[in-house]
Amino acid sequence: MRLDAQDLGRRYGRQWVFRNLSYSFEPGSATAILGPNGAGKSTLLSILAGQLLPSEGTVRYESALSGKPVPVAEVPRLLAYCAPYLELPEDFTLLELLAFHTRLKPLRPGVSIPDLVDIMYLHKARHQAVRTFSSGMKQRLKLGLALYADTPLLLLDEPTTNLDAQGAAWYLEHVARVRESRLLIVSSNVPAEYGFCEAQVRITDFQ
Ligand SMILES: Nc1ncnc2c1ncn2[C@@H]1O[C@H](COP(=O)(O)OP(=O)(O)OP(=O)(O)O)[C@@H](O)[C@H]1O
Repeated sequence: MRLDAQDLGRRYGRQWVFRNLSYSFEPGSATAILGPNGAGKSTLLSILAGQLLPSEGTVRYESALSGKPVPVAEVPRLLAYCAPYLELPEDFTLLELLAFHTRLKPLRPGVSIPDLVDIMYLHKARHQAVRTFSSGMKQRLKLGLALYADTPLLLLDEPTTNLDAQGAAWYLEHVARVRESRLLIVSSNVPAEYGFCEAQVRITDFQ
């Protein structure tokens, strides 16, 4: 997947969050979106995900395989997105949620639901309702679902939110395992969670 942002701007009321943001996200690349609290990182990620309309400018998606444009209606199927404001259906047990979710968004080839439970080290909680999970367990679940989804586009908003040191190391290990040949965008202001990204976009350059 290639993603091309052209002259993007977003405002709420009269207040512009950013303007004139143009950037090409190349297939297989990892890019960090950087900026302090309130700079507009989540707003930009939501626009790139096709979930929020820009106030001006365009986002174009292109298949890396065929070189053909991808209609925005196709993007949800090709996208894995992990963000603090995206909620899980918490009344499900872990195994129920994984069965439901993977029907809509299959896992990478060779990874089964039991494999993913082990990867997320949530085996003991497999019959537990997700609403009873700790915040770190929920974050490992959200990340596990995104990292191990079989999608060419992976967007991670503040990925180590609520993770302890072991969880943060787990995130780095698994993002390294799954990022090959995907377009990865990480929004962050924590250097440890985007250190592997070879490119950076500073939102404050567009304000
Ligand atoms: N729905 C909304 N209505 C009005 N203003 C909004 C809305 N969503 C975001 N904003 C404003 O847009 C600006 C950017 O918010 P955003 O959440 O994108 O920043 P961020 O860089 O992700 O912040 P953080 O690091 O704190 O998560 C903020 O000033 C915020 O108040």
